[in-house]
Amino acid sequence: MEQTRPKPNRAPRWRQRKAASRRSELHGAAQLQNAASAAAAVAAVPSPPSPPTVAVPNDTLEFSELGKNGLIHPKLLDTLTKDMGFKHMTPVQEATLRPLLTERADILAQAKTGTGKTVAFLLPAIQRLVTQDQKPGASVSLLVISPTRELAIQIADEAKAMLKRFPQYSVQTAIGGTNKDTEESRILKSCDILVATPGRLMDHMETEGTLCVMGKLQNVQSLVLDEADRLLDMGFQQSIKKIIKALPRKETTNRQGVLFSATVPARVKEVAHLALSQNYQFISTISEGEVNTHERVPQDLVMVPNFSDQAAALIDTINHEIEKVGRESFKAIVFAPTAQHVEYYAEIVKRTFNDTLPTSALHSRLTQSRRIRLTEEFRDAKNGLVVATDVIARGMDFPRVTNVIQVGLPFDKETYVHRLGRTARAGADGRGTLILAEAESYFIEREIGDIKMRARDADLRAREGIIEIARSFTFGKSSEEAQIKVYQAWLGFYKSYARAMGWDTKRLVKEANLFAKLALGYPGVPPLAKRLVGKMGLKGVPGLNIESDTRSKGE
Ligand SMILES: Nc1ncnc2c1ncn2[C@@H]1O[C@H](COP(=O)(O)OP(=O)(O)OP(=O)(O)O)[C@@H](O)[C@H]1O
Repeated sequence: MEQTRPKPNRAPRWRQRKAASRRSELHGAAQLQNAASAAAAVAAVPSPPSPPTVAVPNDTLEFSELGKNGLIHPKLLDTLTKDMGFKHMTPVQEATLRPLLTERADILAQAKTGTGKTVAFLLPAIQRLVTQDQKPGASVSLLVISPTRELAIQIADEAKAMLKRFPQYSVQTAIGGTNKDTEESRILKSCDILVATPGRLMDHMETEGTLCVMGKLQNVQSLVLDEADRLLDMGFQQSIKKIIKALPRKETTNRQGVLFSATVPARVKEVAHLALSQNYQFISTISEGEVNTHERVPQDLVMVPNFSDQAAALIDTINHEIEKVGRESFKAIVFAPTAQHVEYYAEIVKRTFNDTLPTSALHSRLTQSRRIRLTEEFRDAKNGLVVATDVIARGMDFPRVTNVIQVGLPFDKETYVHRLGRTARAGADGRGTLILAEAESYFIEREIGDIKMRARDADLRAREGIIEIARSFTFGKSSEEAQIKVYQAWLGFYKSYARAMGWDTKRLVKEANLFAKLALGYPGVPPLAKRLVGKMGLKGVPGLNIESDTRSKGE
């Protein structure tokens, strides 16, 4: 069994108050009839962090009801109530647990971010595992597919916590960025629950022979697609299809299928049949007409004239938010479009705040071990800031995040909502800020026009200091190389949005060069390798500094 990370006190004790209530780096390459009442929102007053109880509406059923009816094993009930400190079910748990446990229904479930979907899908599958007549470790009973490695690890940790009183069962992960052979031998040795990312699972499936991971997947009783809409996005859809096709037929194993997400766009319903039976139930704890964003999460919109003003607006936003929550409690996630943007903003924040604000950069270009370490550090941190791409936009449960700040265009509305969902989780308070350049303003009207945002003007005086920092970047082999990489990443990212912003390629290059000068302090036009010019479809566009050598390696 993989080493279990000790579970941090995941949420403080909260005072409950009911109120009426109502989701890439990955994108760079690409939401149930209501059985319970709509989710109740709760405001929170933080106090000491243990025991780990979380505000959930107190008009939902208690987990003990499931125990009384013999629907869950007494040891599982003890784990939930005594070890994890849960008493009442969250609305999505109340709505889905009974059909999942009693009818073994196939379910497509939608509930707001941070409302306990993980326990909702793990509990029925674990109940099945611990009551089935099968040698522990012999074959995978629950297969969970997750869009990101970080989320897969988090789900596996939650499953391990739920199996605390059943040490004979093992939970394994199949994720990229780790040694495949070691991973395979761990799974082959003993695995009851496998949490996998689609790409790595496909890799394992392609390994021939009886002693392969596929051999362990011949008796899967429960299949869960978490963050289903993300998984079924371009790129992953084909993998998911192949994975499901490689499993024994659903009818022969009576496998239960569950799809969960905070956002369920039409395309998910179109492909739900891949994993679910024809007569699956659609359960939503978001009432009709509700906006799937925490209405109670105040969201600011900071619009700046130019792209080169965004970093200064970020610094101003951090200062503004620290003033509201206090430096000791300020714990924020800043989302940025590309890995290079992440490095850029992280260094600016670090140096502007002279390391008084613990800051890290998280994106998929880091080694997996570093990604895991940074994720765990941020989960346990009392305060600080992580600048990240969408690798942590979905599902990640970092306790006490007070702020989510998004700089630049989110991929779409779902991305905006899922990113925002990293704060105000399980009844806590939180705030959101979106920082856009005027050219990006179309996003507001076209994508998130129904979300209430408060416009705030930012003080952009930090600009000068930012240029100085950019001239002496430390994240590349040289500051010049770092500047060039950020420029190239900027160009590559905004190339995809040029049409939406009403730009032709000439204007795109002009704006990129302006960004290089005013945001990066680069003297002149940064070079762009010939092959990248072709790749970006910018051949013949005036204003580029094309170089034929291999000095600049692009995004
Ligand atoms: N019944 C419960 N009572 C109290 N806390 C709970 C309960 N169920 C889950 N939690 C806690 O609530 C937090 C959020 O849960 P979880 O991460 O499963 O949310 P989610 O709905 O999957 O969010 P996202 O949409 O972001 O993926 C976790 O810390 C979890 O341990």
